[in-house]
Amino acid sequence: MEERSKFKELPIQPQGIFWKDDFIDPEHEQQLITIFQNELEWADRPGRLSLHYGYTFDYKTFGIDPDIPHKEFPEWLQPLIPTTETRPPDQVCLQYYPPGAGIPPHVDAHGPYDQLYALSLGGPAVMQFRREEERVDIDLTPRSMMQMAGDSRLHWTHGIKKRKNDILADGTQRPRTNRWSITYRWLRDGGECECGNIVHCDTAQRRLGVEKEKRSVLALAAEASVADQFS
Ligand SMILES: O=C(O)CCC(=O)C(=O)O
Ligand SMILES: [Fe+2]
Repeated sequence: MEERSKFKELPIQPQGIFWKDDFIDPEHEQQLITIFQNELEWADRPGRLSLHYGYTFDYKTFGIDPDIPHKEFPEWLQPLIPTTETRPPDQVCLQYYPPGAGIPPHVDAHGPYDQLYALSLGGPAVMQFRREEERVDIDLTPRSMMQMAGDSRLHWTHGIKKRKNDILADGTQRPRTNRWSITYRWLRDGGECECGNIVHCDTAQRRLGVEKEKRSVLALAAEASVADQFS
């Protein structure tokens, strides 16, 4: 059992990023990359690619797809499951980022999901957290496990820029290389998100009567500071 105390909260804004270096060792990482590159079937298209285990992530509702049956975790995934929650995750997503791929700034939906973790493998990449005008870069180093809780989960967006080089804090450019991440999501079991953030919380937006289709538009609008009109 991975102890909760092995995760350390980063002493930064946003609050709520819990971090563990060396979740696995480099040999284990190499074995996984060999499996990812040789044994898994990836779509044949450029950009970020995803494979799903457990329930399947639904890109229309940002919850789980009720029409796709639960898939058991493959053997290689089992030792990579965080054991710091009371049960295994419901949705696991393996993503491949070739150099130049990214993920747009977003908040993982509050309505369907509660806890959220991400394991980084292969090349490092910089993730940017944003809240209004604030920007905080976090280097996602290989083999690190990150839990996004608290403000980092609910009130800041996170994303990875689509670029072939990251610019580090000291100004140096670091080329991106192949990166994989595994994200773990736990469905909310009972109760709703009560954070009340009308810009980023799909539950708060639903209660306000904002139509489903307009909810992500509201988050985009916030970046342009026009969310006030909904408050
Ligand atoms: O690739 C990562 O580390 C994070 C991906 C992410 O934010 C997501 O899948 O929601
Ligand atoms: Fe995310």
